[in-house]
Amino acid sequence: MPETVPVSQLYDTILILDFGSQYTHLIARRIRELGVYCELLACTTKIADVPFKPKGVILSGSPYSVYEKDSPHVDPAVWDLKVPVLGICYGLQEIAFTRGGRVHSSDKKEFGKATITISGSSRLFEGLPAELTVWMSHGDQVEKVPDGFKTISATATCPFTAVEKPDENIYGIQFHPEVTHTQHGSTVLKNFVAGICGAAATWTMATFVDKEIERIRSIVGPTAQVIGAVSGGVDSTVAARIMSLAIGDRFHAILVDNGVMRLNECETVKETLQKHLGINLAVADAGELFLGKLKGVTDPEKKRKIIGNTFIEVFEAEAAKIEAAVEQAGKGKIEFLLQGTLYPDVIESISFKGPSATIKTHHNVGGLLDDMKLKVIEPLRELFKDEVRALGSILKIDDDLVWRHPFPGPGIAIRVLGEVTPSQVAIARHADFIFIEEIKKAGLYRKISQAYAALLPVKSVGVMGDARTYEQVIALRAVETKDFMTADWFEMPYDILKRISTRIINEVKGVNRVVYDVSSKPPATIEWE
Ligand SMILES: Nc1ncnc2c1ncn2[C@@H]1O[C@H](COP(=O)(O)OP(=O)(O)OP(=O)(O)O)[C@@H](O)[C@H]1O
Ligand SMILES: O=c1[nH]c(=O)c2[nH+]cn([C@@H]3O[C@H](COP(=O)(O)O)[C@@H](O)[C@H]3O)c2[nH]1
Ligand SMILES: NC(=O)CC[C@H](N)C(=O)O
Ligand SMILES: [Mg+2]
Repeated sequence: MPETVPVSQLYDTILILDFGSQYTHLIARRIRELGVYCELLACTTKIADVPFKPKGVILSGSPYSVYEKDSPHVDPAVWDLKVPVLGICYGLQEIAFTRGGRVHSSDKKEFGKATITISGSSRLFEGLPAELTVWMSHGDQVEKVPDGFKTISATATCPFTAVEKPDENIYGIQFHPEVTHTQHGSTVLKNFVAGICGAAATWTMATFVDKEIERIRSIVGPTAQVIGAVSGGVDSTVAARIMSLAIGDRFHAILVDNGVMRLNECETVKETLQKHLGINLAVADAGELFLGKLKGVTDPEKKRKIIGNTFIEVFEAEAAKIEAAVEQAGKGKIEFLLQGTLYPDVIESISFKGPSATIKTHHNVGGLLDDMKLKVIEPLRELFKDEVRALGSILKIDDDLVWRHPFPGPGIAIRVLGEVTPSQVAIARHADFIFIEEIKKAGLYRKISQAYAALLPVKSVGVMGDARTYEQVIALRAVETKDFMTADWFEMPYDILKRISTRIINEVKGVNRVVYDVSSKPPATIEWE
């Protein structure tokens, strides 16, 4: 395989060393928003193993205390890089500790808002007022700064909230510039990455597209073929589009119709991907197979397992068909499997796990890799979801698709509580369709992170047209969330709820009652199963 250049070598890159703070990924988000590329690596990474020359280094916060026996420490080779270093919270304490200063556990802890007073004229605080409201989260304090360092800000209880050694471009701050509660936090980061490190703000999705297409071409080479599962969700669609731009019909997309997609979804996805985006797509019509296997099953975990396993079975059968056709036509072998992995998944797997780290994931196609012996290709691996959306727009993918709410792999099967039968799926689908249509009409779709209708396996009594009814209940769920790990229920205006409920009861046969879910996550989850 030809040598390929990692993204970090194509852009000025800031290296973030993660010591296990809950906020490290936010540092990366903020820097990317400034148009500067950055990558996060675990604090235990040896500088010699970093695959690029960073323009600057940021040391993150941490649940540890620097003076404890088993605390993580930065590779001292970081100082030989001779590039600017910024320590945030634990990062500041680490700079003090490793360069001859002193850090201790203070009886004056600071959690939440604090006011810092800036002294002198540091490049880090250029253009900022002399007083700033910042967000703090620390119990330890620097009590003596190393030689050659000077203090550039303090609070009433913490004398060293910011220090610098300008001749070596080393900076440390006790507060968190990456959280939105810190006033001018982005300016502080900008002063560091653009001003002090001199990193160019060239990281835009427009520049990424061409470089990524080139990169894919060099990875895949002139003849190899690539397969990939696409769902019609934004991640797999953007990944598929970029593949097809790079290698044309040597990319083979497979959409599995599992019988539990949204109303008309397979047709729409097929139309959009095949016709409008020119993606070489095969649809595996497996609805009956899935629903057959789900017959009589009511346990949510069993349903998920059956769907996951059947998905792999169908995908592999479809891939074998494509392989046979490719062989017959004398084309190159299928060597790669496309995956829509995003940067948060990567961060999750490489970040330094402090004592408090617990993260949840969902995988749909993980089981494919072991048997298939294909190399994985992940064009979105460096991107956050909003960057994927921006990329989608640049690739001329419809707004409707770019902003589509996420849809779980097991689909409506985990939204029909209890046994999944074709008639139950039809009811849930129809109600869901009305719900989403009305949210869109009301201009609320983009404000809501995810919305759907669930069909409950209970019946209640009602009266319609003077007659008694005994029918099922639809539960409407709409949530607002940034990362889907926690979520608030959406405060849906009453008039819209009224319209939706009337339409569902009037139009969906088998439903005589609609309820709205007012549970946040935690303690509930977004899906009902
Ligand atoms: N019905 C399906 N047919 C083919 N592949 C699927 C199907 N459902 C899920 N997948 C695969 O599982 C992957 C993960 O699904 P996931 O829902 O996390 O991402 P997505 O559908 O691409 O985007 P989104 O998060 O916006 O829904 C998809 O990228 C796709 O490769
Ligand atoms: O691709 C997926 N495969 C799954 O098995 C799966 N289960 C839940 N979800 C989606 O994950 C987010 C969080 O859902 P929960 O709060 O219900 O865990 C929400 O966005 C859910 O829709 C899944 N996505
Ligand atoms: N948020 C942090 O980085 C905290 C650092 C250290 N654990 C302290 O309490 O001071
Ligand atoms: Mg999806």
